[in-house]
Amino acid sequence: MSPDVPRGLAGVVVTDTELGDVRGREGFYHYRQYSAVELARTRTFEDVWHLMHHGTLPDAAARAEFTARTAAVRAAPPEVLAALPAVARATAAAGPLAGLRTALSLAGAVAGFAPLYDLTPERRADDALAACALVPTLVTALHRLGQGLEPVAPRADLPHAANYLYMLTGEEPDPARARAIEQYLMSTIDHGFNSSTFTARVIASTGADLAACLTGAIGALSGPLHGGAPSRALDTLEAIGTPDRIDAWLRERVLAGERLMGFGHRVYRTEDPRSRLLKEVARGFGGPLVDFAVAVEERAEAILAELKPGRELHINVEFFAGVVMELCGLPRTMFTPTFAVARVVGWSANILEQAADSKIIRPAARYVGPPPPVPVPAA
Ligand SMILES: CC(=O)SCCNC(=O)CCNC(=O)[C@H](O)C(C)(C)COP(=O)(O)OP(=O)(O)OC[C@H]1O[C@@H](n2cnc3c(N)ncnc32)[C@H](O)[C@@H]1OP(=O)(O)O
Ligand SMILES: O=C([O-])CC(=O)C(=O)O
Repeated sequence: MSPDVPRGLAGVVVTDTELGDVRGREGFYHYRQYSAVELARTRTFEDVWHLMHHGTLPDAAARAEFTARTAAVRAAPPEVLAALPAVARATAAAGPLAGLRTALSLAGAVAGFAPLYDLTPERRADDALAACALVPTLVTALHRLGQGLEPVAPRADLPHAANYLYMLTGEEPDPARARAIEQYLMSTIDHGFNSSTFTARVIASTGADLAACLTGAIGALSGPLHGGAPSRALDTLEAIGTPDRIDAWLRERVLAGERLMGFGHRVYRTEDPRSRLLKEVARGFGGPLVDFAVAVEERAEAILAELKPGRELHINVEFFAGVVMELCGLPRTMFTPTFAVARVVGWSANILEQAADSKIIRPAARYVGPPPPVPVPAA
């Protein structure tokens, strides 16, 4: 018997949202009423954060006020800072994203995040702002501790993206790199009902606290089929090695039934619009890695069309996201944590929207095991 809905809930509309959407056939996505790519080209991370959490793009006064408010809550609470070395040690093999899951959960408890069910909309929004401001501090501290370095305290005078790079390296970033990372972050804040956002909303629908929702979302993001892909896309480029090996390498993998990381998408039937933007950003830096990535992209698209006809597989955000992050000097273990730095803003906007609706998300599964009730064997 087949389920009543498509596998993987493909195309199933499960709620209304004012936050944005993805149009797969047009290769277009938007945050509220604005093209997300246009926002990423023209605005700041704080502007888009304000748009997602408060519904409007800020004017100059609102921007200054919001930026100051976010910068004021970047520091990790002392209890969390004290625990981070142990978290970094325990998650050394799994990396900073696994560390973030633990540290954010702890930070929520320390900050006293109460169940969303019990909070006013204003208190929920305060918790959301605090969590979004804190995530870059936690992931950079975890990364540095993992490298045997001391965490770098946030600077309130730097914009969100520049401060993120500053906390990672301890040096004020080159403006071109800071802008490239800011554009990457803006372009990945939200993306319809992707798996991690859906996860966050399911947890929010139970009335659990914000840290619980975000911890679940981070878990969903970590998978290689979702946010875990960009470092693997870079690994692919490295494994291919030289232009003469591109075709044979890609063909062999696809024929063996493997997935090419950074290609294919549940919704897009075109090139991912974020890929176009990030390819442009990468080309702004130029160099052999970018040329090689462009060559691999072209061949991968052609080989997927030939070997997987009718599946309409194209490049997704992760491929050039990996290239841009590599060009900006981010270590590969920080690629998915950097995605989380962006997406926490989208997750929390979704959590706030979900928390305003009191209906618990609880679907059904068709039972297909042996017909019950079978008598329980004696122990
Ligand atoms: C931020 C993000 O989350 S973007 C996505 C990041 N993930 C990746 O880049 C991982 C690689 N891509 C994939 O695994 C998939 O394309 C997903 C998970 C993104 C989307 O999956 P779905 O929409 O469920 O597509 P599904 O898995 O049904 O694939 C359809 C067909 O295309 C094939 N296919 C899908 N993606 C790829 C790929 N990257 N390489 C090779 N074949 C692929 C599948 O094997 C399947 O082939 P079949 O019909 O012969 O069985
Ligand atoms: O929309 C999706 O399914 C995955 C994706 O691209 C994202 O979360 O950014």
